[in-house]
Amino acid sequence: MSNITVCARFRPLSSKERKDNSDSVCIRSKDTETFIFKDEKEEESTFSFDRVFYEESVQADVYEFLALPIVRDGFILYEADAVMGVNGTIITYGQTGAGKTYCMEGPCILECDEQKKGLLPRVVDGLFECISYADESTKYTIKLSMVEVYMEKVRDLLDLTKDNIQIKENKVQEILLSGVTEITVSDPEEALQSLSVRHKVA
Ligand SMILES: Nc1ncnc2c1ncn2[C@@H]1O[C@H](COP(=O)(O)OP(=O)(O)OP(=O)(O)O)[C@@H](O)[C@H]1O
Repeated sequence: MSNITVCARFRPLSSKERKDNSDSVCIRSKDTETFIFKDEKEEESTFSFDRVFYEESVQADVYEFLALPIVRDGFILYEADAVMGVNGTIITYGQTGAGKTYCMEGPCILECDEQKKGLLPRVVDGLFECISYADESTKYTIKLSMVEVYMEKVRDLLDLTKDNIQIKENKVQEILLSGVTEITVSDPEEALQSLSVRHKVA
């Protein structure tokens, strides 16, 4: 099985798009992995992904398929219960207004509608839930950093004076952001509070 999962998600038309009649839906579902796209010349092309989330899909579907395996892989236990954390990355890609922020955050990060909350708050809850099941003798530290990559430059969103963070690799081939701010968080609320601060500084 591949280490990379690629999905497509379609959002519903907005009320403005519906009202203006300016946009029409040009895809048709074939199944949960394949859709058919009809271009302006009415020619059809078929596209397949690991999973296609159609407009009726909900945030929990996306989390369970895409993010939950990554959260769990971070907590794989092996001999002597040492944690063999596997690094994970989730990337959203798409044109402006496609729904990237909605998928990642939902309508907001703090005190969000339970059904609409996005990947970020769900991953945070998932991580702390995994920890709560762990052996009591195991101690965890969770640290949070937040950066923006823009025009080839990495900027620390938790300390805007650090506007050119260097990406480095250490001897054990871990990728590091040199000097990036790390906040230690002890529960989901604290983590989400810190993540939402980014909106005030960015
Ligand atoms: N799956 C969805 N269900 C309902 N509404 C959605 C969905 N996806 C996106 N939207 C809505 O569509 C609008 C645009 O989405 P969003 O802001 O997430 O786009 P974006 O890709 O982050 O855009 P930009 O690149 O401009 O920041 C928002 O009003 C959002 O609430």
